[in-house]
Amino acid sequence: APAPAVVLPASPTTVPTATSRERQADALRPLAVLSARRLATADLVAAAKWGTGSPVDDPVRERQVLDAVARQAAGLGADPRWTARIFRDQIEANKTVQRGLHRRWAADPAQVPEERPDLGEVRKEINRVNDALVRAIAASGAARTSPRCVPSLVGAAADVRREERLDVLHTVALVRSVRSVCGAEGRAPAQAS
Ligand SMILES: C=C(O[C@@H]1C=C(C(=O)O)C=C[C@H]1O)C(=O)O
Repeated sequence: APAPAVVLPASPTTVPTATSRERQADALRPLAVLSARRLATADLVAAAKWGTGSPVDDPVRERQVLDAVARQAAGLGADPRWTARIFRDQIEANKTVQRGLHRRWAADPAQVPEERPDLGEVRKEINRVNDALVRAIAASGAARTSPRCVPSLVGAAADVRREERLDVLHTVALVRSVRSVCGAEGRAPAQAS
C-alpha cells in the first residue's frame, strides 16, 4: 500500500506533559489557598476563646462541621468520607494554630490581641471557607488521585506560604491541614491515628 501523502503532526496528546502537570497544580492550588484562609481564622478563634474558659476543642461544633461538609460533598457528587477525612485534618490544623498562639500569649501577654472577636461571627466565616473548600475538593478529583498529586500539592503549599508570608506555626499547620488530600483512586486515605 502506498504511504500516506500527508504526514500528520504529532497528536497533541503526546505533547503537553507540562501542561497537564500545570493543570493539576492549578486544581490543587485552591485547596492550598483555602486551607491557609481557614487557618487564618484560627487566629481569630484563638483570640475569641482566650481567657474565656472556652476550650480549643469543641467536639459538638466539629461534628456539625463534618456532617455539613459530608452532606455538601455528597450533593456535589464527591466522596463524603474522603471529604470528611480532609476536614478532620483541617480541624486538627486549626487547633494546632490555636494552641500555638495560646502558648505564645501565655509566655508573652503583650502579644495578646486587644480585640476579642465574636466566635459566632468567626464561625460564619469558617462556614464560608468550608463551603468553598468542599467545592474545591469536589473539583480536584483527578488531581488528587494522580501520582503527581504530592509534588503538585507541595508546590502549591510552598507558593501560598511565600505569598501569605506564613510563619512557622501556620506553615506547619498548613502541611498538617492537607495531609489527606492526595490518595489512590477509589479509596480514601487511611484513617490517621
Ligand atoms: C475553630 C474552632 O475550634 C476548633 C476547631 C474547629 C474547626 O476547625 O472547625 C471546630 C471546633 C473546635 O474544636 C471553633 O471552635 O470554631
